[in-house]
Amino acid sequence: MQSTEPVDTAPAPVDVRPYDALLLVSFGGPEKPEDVVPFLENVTRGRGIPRERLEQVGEHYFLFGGKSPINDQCRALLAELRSDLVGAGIDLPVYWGNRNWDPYLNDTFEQMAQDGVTRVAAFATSAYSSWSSCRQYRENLWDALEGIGGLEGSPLVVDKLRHYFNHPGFVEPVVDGVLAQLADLPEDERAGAHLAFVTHSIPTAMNEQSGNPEVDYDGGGAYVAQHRSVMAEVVARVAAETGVEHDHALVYCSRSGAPHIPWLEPDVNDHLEALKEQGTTAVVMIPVGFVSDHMEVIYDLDTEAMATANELGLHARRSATAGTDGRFVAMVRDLLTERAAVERGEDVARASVGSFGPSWDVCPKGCCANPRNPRPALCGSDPAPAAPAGEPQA
Ligand SMILES: CC1=C(CCC(=O)O)c2cc3nc(cc4[nH]c(cc5[nH]c(cc1n2)c(C)c5CCC(=O)O)c(CCC(=O)O)c4C)C(CCC(=O)O)=C3C
Ligand SMILES: [Fe+2]
Repeated sequence: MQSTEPVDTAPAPVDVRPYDALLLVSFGGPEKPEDVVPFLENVTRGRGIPRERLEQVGEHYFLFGGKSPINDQCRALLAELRSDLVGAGIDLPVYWGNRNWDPYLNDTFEQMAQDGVTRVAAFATSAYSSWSSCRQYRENLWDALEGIGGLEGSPLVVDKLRHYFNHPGFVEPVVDGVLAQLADLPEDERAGAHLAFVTHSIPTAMNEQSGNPEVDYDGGGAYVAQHRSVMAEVVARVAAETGVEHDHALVYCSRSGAPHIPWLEPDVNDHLEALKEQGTTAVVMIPVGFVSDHMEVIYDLDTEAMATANELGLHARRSATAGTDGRFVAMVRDLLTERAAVERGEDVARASVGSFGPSWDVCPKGCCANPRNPRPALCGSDPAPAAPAGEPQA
């Protein structure tokens, strides 16, 4: 019988060998008020964050009932990922593990081991290079694998999917979000609107160590350079739609740490003041450093920076994060099938936009090092440490 069905209702099976699982790796966040302090202790263990800052950040969570939005966002992404894979004819279990809260990566690794998973592709909810945004994830993957007695001759192999800050599936939803907020501004202020690209501040030293140490990222680090590249791409794409090349800047939120340690600046609130002084009347804040509406977005931007803008009399809007946009969900599948082909030794097209080209699959030697506290990490080219982690080296 001749079929008249559209082809996309019966997708051909897609080859994801050698993978038998996909793993969503995220930061984790508290679910209820009693979780807040232990969560903060998990995050900041050994990091020397001043007590005062921790109390402040605790208050941000309490303002939202002690519940971070991040876990529900992961659940929503998981549901979309699962149905996207099924829709594409890919029969692959999808696991979820967090670095700092339940479901902990350690427990997820136990489950994967029990289920007989042998090779898993890991997708992190963090798009850029740096110790905080990449290597720390890899260190925690190491810890989790070690926790199930893995590592040397391990039956479970973990591959972290490449950075996607410059993948069209991440950038396109950001562009649409900016266009939507520009359209929402008063018409006479639209063309003059400033685009403030906001990301998480990190210590300037962490930025300088970020990325491949063999590459000169304009004298700085990959973290800032990658953000600048995304910003340039978004500004150009917005200009192509609106005919206006908007004034723009990369600014930062969520500074932490001791006051004497330099972190990336300017802070978004100081930036808004500077905009006001230079006569700007409208601004779109673009949380380009975040893949969904994390606490940093709903507190630092929607609550604190919006209040600053209101006080200054600036018309401010905040554009959407990628979240569960269909293009972002499909990007995860694209990264998975791309890497699977690479691991099978096949040639494959790798999507990317802007100046950088597709990122590496395996982090280079010394990538995003944290010289003050070197720790073993999975999914990179650094030699495994001679002694087990934590034991003094001879
Ligand atoms: C670059 C970066 C990202 C983006 C990449 C990525 O997404 O990974 C990110 C994400 C996140 N950070 C988060 C939460 C926190 N981060 C903290 C502390 C810190 N973050 C740092 C950097 C980053 N963080 C740094 C350099 C510190 C100082 C301590 C240290 O040097 O390690 C602290 C302690 C309090 C404080 O110090 O502010 C908290 C509670 C949450 C959950 C939010 C939610 O609940 O929705 C998310 C997604
Ligand atoms: Fe953070």
